[in-house]
Amino acid sequence: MTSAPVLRVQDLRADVAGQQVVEHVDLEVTPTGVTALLGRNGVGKTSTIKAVMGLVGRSGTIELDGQDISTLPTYRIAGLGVGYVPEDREVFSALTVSENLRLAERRGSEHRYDLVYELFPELSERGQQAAGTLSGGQQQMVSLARALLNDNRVLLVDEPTKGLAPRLVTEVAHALARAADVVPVLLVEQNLQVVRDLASTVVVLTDGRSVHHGDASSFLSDPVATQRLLGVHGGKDPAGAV
Ligand SMILES: Nc1ncnc2c1ncn2[C@@H]1O[C@H](COP(=O)(O)OP(=O)(O)OP(=O)(O)O)[C@@H](O)[C@H]1O
Repeated sequence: MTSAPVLRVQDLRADVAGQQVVEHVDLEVTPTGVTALLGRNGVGKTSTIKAVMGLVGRSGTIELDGQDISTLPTYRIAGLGVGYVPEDREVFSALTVSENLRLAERRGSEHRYDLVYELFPELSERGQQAAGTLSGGQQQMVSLARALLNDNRVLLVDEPTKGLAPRLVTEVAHALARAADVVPVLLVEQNLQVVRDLASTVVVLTDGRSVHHGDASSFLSDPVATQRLLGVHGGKDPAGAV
């Protein structure tokens, strides 16, 4: 069994709105399970993910299964199997759930409707409903389902539980755990309980730089490190939120 990272990023720099918001990020996504990308608000987590997808100007090394993707346009990166679940979900409101899924089908990929409907039976029941009339949690499911539908090598998932009611947080976390059995996930997540439940490895950013990379449970059980890097006591925070 190989333990080579599926995604390897070195000395990543990225510009957003004319400012360098990612200054030096190194990270590796393990070939199985969930790698969490953590940090306080505004440290550059979303920009890091967008840089990997080629959605913002970037430099540095970005390798997918050892292949350099750092200069490829977004559609090529997606075509090579990098699935992206953006923070704001970006479902097509006027289209039905089924149409949203159909539009996500990538040519040349297997389409895993069985997996998607097993994970999210509600999406099958609501196939003919306009996506804009779904709740936030249901829209998140559509967004995740679109990425899971294709035979991706890795998923980049940005704050999937943000703004969701606790029951839906549990549901989305459960779906992510199942998804991570099929495809490795790089997860930006503020809810530390979700990170604790899902992630094997964490990468922590501060001011556009990666400053910690290591075992998730060791990091989260270190109150000094979590306080210094996230502003919370990871070990004991009752709400689990950063
Ligand atoms: N469109 C934009 N225009 C101007 N500044 C931006 C824009 N997008 C991001 N930034 C700035 O870039 C920096 C990094 O933002 P980014 O969203 O990557 O951080 P983040 O760690 O994901 O934050 P959060 O946890 O709040 O989502 C922040 O200072 C942010 O204000």
